[in-house]
Amino acid sequence: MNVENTDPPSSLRNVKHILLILSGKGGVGKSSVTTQIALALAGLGNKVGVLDIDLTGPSIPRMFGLEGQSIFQSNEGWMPVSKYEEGTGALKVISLGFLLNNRGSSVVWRGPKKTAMIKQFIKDVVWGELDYLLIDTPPGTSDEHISIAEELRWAIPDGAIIVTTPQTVATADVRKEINFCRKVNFDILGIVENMSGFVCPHCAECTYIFSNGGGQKLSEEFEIPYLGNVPIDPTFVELIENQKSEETNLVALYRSQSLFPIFKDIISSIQGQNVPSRINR
Ligand SMILES: Nc1ncnc2c1ncn2[C@@H]1O[C@H](COP(=O)(O)OP(=O)(O)OP(=O)(O)O)[C@@H](O)[C@H]1O
Ligand code: SF4
Repeated sequence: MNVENTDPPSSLRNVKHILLILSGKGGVGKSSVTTQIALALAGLGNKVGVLDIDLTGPSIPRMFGLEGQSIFQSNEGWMPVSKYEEGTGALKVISLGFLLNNRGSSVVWRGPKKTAMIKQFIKDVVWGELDYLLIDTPPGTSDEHISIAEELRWAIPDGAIIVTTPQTVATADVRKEINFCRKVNFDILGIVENMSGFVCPHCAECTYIFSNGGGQKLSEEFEIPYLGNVPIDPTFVELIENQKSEETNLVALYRSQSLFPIFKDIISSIQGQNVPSRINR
């Protein structure tokens, strides 16, 4: 008889919270939002892991200034790339980008190979103790999403954060993403509207280039919490472009920037939902 194993993977045994970051469409800033939630959480003293399962376009190593680094295999499993930042919580990162030899290269894999890779990322990474594991997913509802839903079935994540932009709020893609979460039993922690207005660097006036309020309306329509809106802020792009991986304390720099208070509020809204630690569930 084939008895199904219902234990969560041992690699996630000491991970208190698992959050998935999803978006219906590409380019809405899902990886940027993942990075900023991670930096803000680390800046608040949490131990944070980031798992990038965007296998065809892994951008997470670049966002943390970790391009060119590699993950290595110990007897226990894959060791994530660790970014120790003095005076802050720890940051550990896993991405297929660390396994590709050439910067900027990507893979063209069929479903079964992607599934096998995601299985390894969930089962074989030595995360150790983490307060939060953030999982950055590809856009849409692809093979990677189906695989992660399957792999996390018994790991019981806290839920998903859906990232949208004011223009994509009205599209079918966001609705598809919400329906996907409901089908695979991922709780939805809320919606973040990214690139919602541009804050003038001279006068701090916010101009809503693409309309606003769509994310809020969507959250009301689907009865999903609204976590907040993030303006277009060139300082975040500069931070990513100008960091030198060895010397820059990215978390400390991020803490001094205008987006930090916005992400602190987003984190408060998530924590306000009081999802118990997985370790006590
Ligand atoms: N709030 C923001 N302010 C300024 N630039 C932003 C903001 N959010 C995202 N960007 C920029 O937009 C571009 C796309 O962002 P990102 O790579 O995070 O999107 P994505 O949804 O993860 O894309 P993909 O579909 O490739 O997974 C990046 O160059 C990023 O720096
Ligand atoms: S006041 Fe208006 S025009 Fe002047 S810098 Fe600010 S947004 Fe731009």
